[in-house]
Amino acid sequence: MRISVIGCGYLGATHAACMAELGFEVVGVEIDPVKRAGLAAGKVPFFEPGLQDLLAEHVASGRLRFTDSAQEAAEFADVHFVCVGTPQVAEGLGADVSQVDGAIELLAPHLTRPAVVVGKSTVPVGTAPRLAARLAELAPAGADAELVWNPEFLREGFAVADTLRPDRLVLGGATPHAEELLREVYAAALADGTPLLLTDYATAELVKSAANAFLATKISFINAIAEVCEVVGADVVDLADALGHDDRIGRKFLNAGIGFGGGCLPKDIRAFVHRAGELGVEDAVSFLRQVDDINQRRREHVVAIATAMLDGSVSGKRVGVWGAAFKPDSDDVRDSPALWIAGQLHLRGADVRVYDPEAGKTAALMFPTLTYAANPIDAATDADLLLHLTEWKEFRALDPVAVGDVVTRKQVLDGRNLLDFDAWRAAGWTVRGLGRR
Ligand SMILES: NC(=O)c1ccc[n+]([C@@H]2O[C@H](COP(=O)([O-])OP(=O)(O)OC[C@H]3O[C@@H](n4cnc5c(N)ncnc54)[C@H](O)[C@@H]3O)[C@@H](O)[C@H]2O)c1
Ligand SMILES: O=c1ccn([C@@H]2O[C@H](COP(=O)(O)OP(=O)(O)O[C@H]3O[C@H](CO)[C@@H](O)[C@H](O)[C@H]3O)[C@@H](O)[C@H]2O)c(=O)[nH]1
Repeated sequence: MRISVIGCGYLGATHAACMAELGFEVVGVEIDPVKRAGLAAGKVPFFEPGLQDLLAEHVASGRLRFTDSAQEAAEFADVHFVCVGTPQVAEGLGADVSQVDGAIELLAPHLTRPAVVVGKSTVPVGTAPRLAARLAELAPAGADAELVWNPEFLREGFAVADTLRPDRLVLGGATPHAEELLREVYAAALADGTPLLLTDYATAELVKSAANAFLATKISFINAIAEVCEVVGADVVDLADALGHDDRIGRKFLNAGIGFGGGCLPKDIRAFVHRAGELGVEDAVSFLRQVDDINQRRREHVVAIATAMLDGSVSGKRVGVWGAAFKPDSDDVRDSPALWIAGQLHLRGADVRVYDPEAGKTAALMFPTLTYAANPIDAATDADLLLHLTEWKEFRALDPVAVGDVVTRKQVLDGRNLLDFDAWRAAGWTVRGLGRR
């Protein structure tokens, strides 16, 4: 079976390389010429553990190649995965699905042989039936083209493992023929016991929106509790551990801190609320606005605590920042709380030095006026305050005594509640967490 992947960003590049790893011949379609040239040369244009080796191996073997031509993909493949972006249109608005529409418009007229088109992008509910109708309209007479909705649940930082061994597969609107082809594509995961759920378009689209809404809600829930903990001197980490022992709740996604960011959770909950509004059921999900607000408050809260730790004014103070990516093991800074906080302190007059093991370059593109350090010690040097904002393992391995030797004032604000508070305090540091004693 031959596969095409349309849109080779975080999702598509990973999917394409993983499909090649599974033994399929794959063509990736990417319209961004710089990205495409890099991919064609075997270079992943972003940081994702394990992906670089996989991509390079399969580009070198010829099993994976890249093009800008949807026609080439249409002529080559039996299954086409649509992995293009669905960014937020603008503040307060829903998802921009023009890339998804564009992908169908470019592919469909060239489908001269039976093909299954598989939507993986995250879309507002109701998009798939519209695309299916457009596909039927544009595909030449005789071409037997079907659309399946197969939302993707991979996490950045674990993208390869999540693609090769997903915890579930959801297929919306699959005919028996499309199901058979996709069972072949996902044979390895299915043999490993991955559950396959067959449903309609709307349910498949909604599973994705609901999953991200639930994850965002869980994080904002614990962050709201963290605010209460702070007022009464309770410890949110102990509290989350205790909650997590209840199997009905679970410990995952109960890490209080500076809140969620990235290219998915923030935009997806906003798009969901917006779509619910269009459908006349906004009230049903309006709590997600509060989830979003709680999340935004975290960032502002950190700026306020940092200001208090700097005696009421950040102006002219040196602040060392560890972390810029929205999460560790990624160089993605889309809607990154770490970079937002660093940026705010800078805009208020602080001399901010940021270090991130992988996201320095992407951060500098988005926020060029910040100063970027070459390593964590460089970022901490002469600091009046140190902020731990993205929980890379490398930061937790640093010796607080050695870091203490380079700063001006030994005070640290741990936005991820993950440093060893006892060890840092024993080294003479004033340590603040978020909702932690
Ligand atoms: N990033 C993730 O971890 C992740 C996980 C699950 C789902 N998703 C969803 O997957 C989709 C893609 O997300 P992403 O983070 O990879 O976005 P991205 O912006 O990194 O990648 C999208 C890519 O599609 C390309 N593209 C756009 N139109 C095209 C066309 N007509 N032909 C070929 N290429 C085209 C763009 O140039 C870009 O490289 C979104 O809907 C997102 O919500 C993302
Ligand atoms: O307890 C927690 C867990 C996560 N986060 C933050 O939440 C954000 C998102 O983290 P995560 O969900 O791990 O990363 P993503 O790669 O954005 O993955 C989410 O978004 C993807 C795109 O839709 C989905 O495919 C995934 O299933 C979903 O987890 C990051 O800023 C994390 O720092 C917390 O603050 N506390």
